[in-house]
Amino acid sequence: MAAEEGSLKITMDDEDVVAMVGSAGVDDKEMENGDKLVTSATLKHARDDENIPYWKTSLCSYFRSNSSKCNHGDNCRYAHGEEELRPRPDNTWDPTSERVKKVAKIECDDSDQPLGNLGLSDQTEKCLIGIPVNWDTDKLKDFLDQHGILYKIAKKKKGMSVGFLTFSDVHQLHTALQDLKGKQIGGKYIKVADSIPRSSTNKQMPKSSIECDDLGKVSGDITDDNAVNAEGLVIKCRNAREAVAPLAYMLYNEQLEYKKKSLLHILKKLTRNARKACPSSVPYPDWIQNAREIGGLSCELEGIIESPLSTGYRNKCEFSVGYSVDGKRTVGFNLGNFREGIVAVEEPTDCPNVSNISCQYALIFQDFLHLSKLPLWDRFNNSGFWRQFTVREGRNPVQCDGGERDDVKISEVMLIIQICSSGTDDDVMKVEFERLTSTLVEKASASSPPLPLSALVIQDHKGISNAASADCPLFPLPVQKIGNNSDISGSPKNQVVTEERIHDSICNLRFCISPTAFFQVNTLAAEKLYSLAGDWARLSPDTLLFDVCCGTGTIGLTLAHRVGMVVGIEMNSSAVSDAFRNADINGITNCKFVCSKAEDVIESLLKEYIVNVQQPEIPGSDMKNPVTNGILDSFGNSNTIIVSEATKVGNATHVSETINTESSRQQEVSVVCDNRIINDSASPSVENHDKPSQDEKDMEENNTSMPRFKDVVAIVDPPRVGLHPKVIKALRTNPRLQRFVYISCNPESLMANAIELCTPTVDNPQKGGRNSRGWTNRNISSAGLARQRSKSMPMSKPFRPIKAMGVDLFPHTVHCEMVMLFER
Ligand SMILES: C[S@@+](CC[C@H](N)C(=O)[O-])C[C@H]1O[C@@H](n2cnc3c(N)ncnc32)[C@H](O)[C@@H]1O
Repeated sequence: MAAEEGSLKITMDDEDVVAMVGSAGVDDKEMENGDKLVTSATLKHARDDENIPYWKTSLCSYFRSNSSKCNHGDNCRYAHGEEELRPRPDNTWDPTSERVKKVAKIECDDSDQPLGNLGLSDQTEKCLIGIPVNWDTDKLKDFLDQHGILYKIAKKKKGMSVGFLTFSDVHQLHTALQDLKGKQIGGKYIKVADSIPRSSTNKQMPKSSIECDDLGKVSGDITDDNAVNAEGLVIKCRNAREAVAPLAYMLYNEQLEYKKKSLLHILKKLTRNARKACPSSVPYPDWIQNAREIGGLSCELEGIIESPLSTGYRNKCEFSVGYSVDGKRTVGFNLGNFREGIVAVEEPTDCPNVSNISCQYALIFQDFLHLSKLPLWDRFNNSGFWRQFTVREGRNPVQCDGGERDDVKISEVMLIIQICSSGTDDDVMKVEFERLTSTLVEKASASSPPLPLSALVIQDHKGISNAASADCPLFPLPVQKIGNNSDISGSPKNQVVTEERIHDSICNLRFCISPTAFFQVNTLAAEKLYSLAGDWARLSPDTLLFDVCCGTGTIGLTLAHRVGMVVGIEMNSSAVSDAFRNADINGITNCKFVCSKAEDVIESLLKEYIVNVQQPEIPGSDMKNPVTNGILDSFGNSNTIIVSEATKVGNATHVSETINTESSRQQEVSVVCDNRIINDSASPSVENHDKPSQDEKDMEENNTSMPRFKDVVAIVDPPRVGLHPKVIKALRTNPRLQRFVYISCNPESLMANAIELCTPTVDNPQKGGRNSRGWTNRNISSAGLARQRSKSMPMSKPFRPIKAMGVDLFPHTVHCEMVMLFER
């Protein structure tokens, strides 16, 4: 249920104490930072500000379920018996009289951040309100006065005013909120929407590791509306199914409709924000002017492509390891958010997105843990041994024999067991790993049919959060190979092997996947995604394709046969190694991969390749294969740059291979790019955007003898956070790039990036511009930040959103991929 402008939704949470102390603008990362007093963003504020008189302690989840003390002992940070509002020293607040139970959030129409958060106590009916400091509190006061709402603005500090509103009863709160509906304060329309303690929408979702699609990093912007029942009451996830498949209660068609609405909402939001970002001295671009004709959308949404498989589609499941509500060692999914004190884990029963094989392995590992003497990871004390269990599956190429596509066979499985070796004796670990290996192998082969097992990898992670970095140490354990089908390595069955990778098939190509490399979790839906992106990119043999954030090379490699050449950019070195291998395995020779953060190299690479790139190697020629020449850096430093290229210059073959480290990056990139790097100081002007810029003329003059690709296209597929501003700037200011396709697993960040890509620039940027407001960066939304950034974008022709499409890679969850074509 996305909040409609002007609509009213009141959230009541009868289960959790919610102390709203003005949480707008809290950075999630702040909470992650080794913060052992795990609470909520609101509490973070409370600790920061000595003048806030209390903090909140939630009920221990174990206690809640069992009515007895948990096994965390005295170290448990959570309350046993009653949730508490603990007083700060020297305060006048009476903690025992306050229970804040009902909350709502007030939003301003042009901001994603709440204008204020309201929390209502169940005993005194006092309400707390947090107001961003730059907002005119006097106007709010006037408004509240008019409506007979009692309040007291208590504090104005650190970007936040904290106040207390007093209602005589719940009815008065409801009436006040109704009155707020659709009203203007300070020239801004306000809206009241669902809220739970966090103002940041991406913490409102039930978070579970199954949603970790990008190297374990999770965030989401679509409110988990399944957590809100028909009366608008927030309910907690009560089982694993609700935690990882919150839309499973809907028919699949209804899920698609729900996702379509979210995407339409994003397209409208883009129009609104881009309109505000437009400098007042230039007319609105056509696409904004025409938006009214299509219901305010920035472009048409062509539809949503459904997933070929809607059950058991996930090829990767990250299971939590912890205690069930009954106190049993369990491998499954967290029932809620750790920040809210929920640590109970439940078996993956009845989770339609989880595959059978993953469930079976989770159970096998769970049985193993029941007999293990080593402790499970304790997130309260940050100690323990067993942390997480990941199952990754690979399929054989799909047999198109007319049968159902879900008949595809899983031929390879990699199990990744995350541990923390700190404080555990090496010999003890050795014995435990031997027992682990033999248990997994025996039980997998005793299953009917036997479960494939190709690779078993230990990840030794000593950090606090479960999300390990890509360079976290990995140790493959030897396993006796089992499985129905021979794998790509051709290893005979029953042979003991030590594998570090598995293989999957996509668009009839084989892909090698390292433990930490990203691979789309829904392989069959990813095929649809890639071919849509290829179609929209209008590829041809004359196309030079940039695959930005290329992972294991899937997009570029699956489209390589349709283009002249592919240049992939990816920061995870294991994924880049995989990409080289994948080109090799599939005999593809027109792809090059660069291992670096895109923001560090994109500008140089665009200029370098657009000017200099040669027609690719003709199969059968004597040119060296870029893959076999590639320097493969397994598990190397993620900042390493690997460039391997084989190009023909005139009649000569030029092969360069470079490995760069962080410290030498810029210099070495220059070496790779040689003297062909173009000085980037001059930016094309808006007036000249249809004519070749000086840059372009220089390029042409310097390179007249070189054959070039007529067409340059990018397909970008960034992580949830979206593209780095430098990447946006590079795409926008390179005049040769006239179109690109954006694939996004987080439409909110796509929307924010699109604001910068599509807003006109002016020669002499104005400070402020239309509807500017003086948000500090701390409180600003991603859209607001993008609007600000767009003001300093160098003069360049803006892109236009042409069309958008949803691709449902994640049935039963609120997530959806969004694909958008931009042109200029
Ligand atoms: C959503 S995945 C897409 C991967 C690939 N296109 C695919 O479909 O399998 C995003 C990828 O971007 C990579 N990545 C994240 N931040 C990056 C950055 N700053 N520069 C380059 N790659 C990045 C991640 O390692 C991940 O492989």
